[in-house]
Amino acid sequence: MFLAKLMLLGSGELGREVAIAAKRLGCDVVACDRYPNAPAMQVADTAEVFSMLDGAALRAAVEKHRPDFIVPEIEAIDTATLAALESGGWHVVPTARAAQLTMNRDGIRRFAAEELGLTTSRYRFAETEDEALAAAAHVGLPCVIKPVMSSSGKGQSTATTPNEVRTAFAYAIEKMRGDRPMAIVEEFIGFDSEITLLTVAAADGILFCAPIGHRQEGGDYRESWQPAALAPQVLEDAQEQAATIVRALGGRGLFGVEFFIAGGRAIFSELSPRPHDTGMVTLIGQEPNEFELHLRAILGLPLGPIVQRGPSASAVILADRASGNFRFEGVGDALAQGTVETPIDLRLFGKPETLVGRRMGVALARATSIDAAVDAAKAAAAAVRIVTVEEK
Ligand SMILES: Nc1ncnc2c1ncn2[C@@H]1O[C@H](COP(=O)(O)OP(=O)(O)OP(=O)(O)O)[C@@H](O)[C@H]1O
Ligand SMILES: NCC(=O)N[C@@H]1O[C@H](COP(=O)([O-])[O-])[C@@H](O)[C@H]1O
Ligand SMILES: [Mg+2]
Repeated sequence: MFLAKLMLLGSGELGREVAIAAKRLGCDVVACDRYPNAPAMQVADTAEVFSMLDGAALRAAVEKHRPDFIVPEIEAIDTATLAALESGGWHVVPTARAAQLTMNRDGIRRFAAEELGLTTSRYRFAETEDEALAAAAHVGLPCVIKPVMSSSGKGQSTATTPNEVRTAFAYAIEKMRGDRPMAIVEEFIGFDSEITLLTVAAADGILFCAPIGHRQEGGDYRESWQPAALAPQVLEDAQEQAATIVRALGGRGLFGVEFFIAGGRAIFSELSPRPHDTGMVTLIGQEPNEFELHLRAILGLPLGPIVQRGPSASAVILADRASGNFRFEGVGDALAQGTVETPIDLRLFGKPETLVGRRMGVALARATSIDAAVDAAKAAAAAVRIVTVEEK
């Protein structure tokens, strides 16, 4: 009856779009996350609530539902269990090794720089304050310090003095996820721009989407746009590096490969072996979008041509307060900004709770130039407000 059964490990906004794509192709979807009614659960056939770091619960869910594909959606997963499941014949997307290497920054950075020879910033790892100071002396100041296990900029800061290195290291350890108190100390790259190169490993080979530019604040993205302007030789360099690492990781699926562009060079930063948040711009600017590409690659289907439909942008809608009882206002105002030249769309993720800075939605725009698309997406995002519903 179903084309295939997918189990999503993590059910946020990215998984929700994968689930929608999967439902459109007649798949059966089991959505898992640490809390009930997570975004992807609202569109899936079945949901399971457990921590993805709980290996026993993860194995139990897999054995209960017997999915054709186990699809990691977040980074923090018990990857030892994923590896054991893969050895037992279950299919992990793209591979358990890819999930294992990318969950920890030391894994993917060492693999990229030391095994594959990709261009990266200078870096060292530190487990103590003294090691952090020595690492900073090695890579130079200013430097960026991040927990090895974290995402969306959590626990990340930039240090310009040895004293700040101490504070930044303590902050990284305080905010880390998981059980490895280790930080990466990285050379600060004064980049000209940064991009995500969506790279798909599919039955018909390795294909690239048009590069996506993005602006980050506090380590989390605010706006993304596609296509990002890049000199042809820089794009070629990034594509070669992306193909090298995606091939080496193996398996099928879409990868978000992040680069800093500085002085005409593409400097590899990190990679997600799954759809990337900045790639939400493809929901308005590209066919198939990144979620559909991920799904087709997983299922072994041809990708067909990837068509970029012109200057497009996304801008995030963040909550400014913590609340379990809230509603959105201004959705009509945002959509009313759309015109024939500049279509506007929204995705409101349906997260049941807000937190300060939590991403609750995204505004999407297409226009006649990148600047116009970014401005339109920002204006639409700004029109949407999250208000607390007063208790009666
Ligand atoms: N070495 C660096 N030099 C300059 N800027 C940096 C450096 N490392 C990180 N940044 C900035 O911080 C952002 C987030 O860093 P990174 O991608 O490593 O973190 P993350 O927590 O994995 O984020 P996400 O999960 O959203 O991709 C980068 O996109 C970049 O803007
Ligand atoms: N950069 C990684 C990323 O964008 N991940 C996306 O955010 C969700 C968690 O959101 P939450 O923290 O608001 O629950 C994840 O489930 C995934 O969709
Ligand atoms: Mg990143």
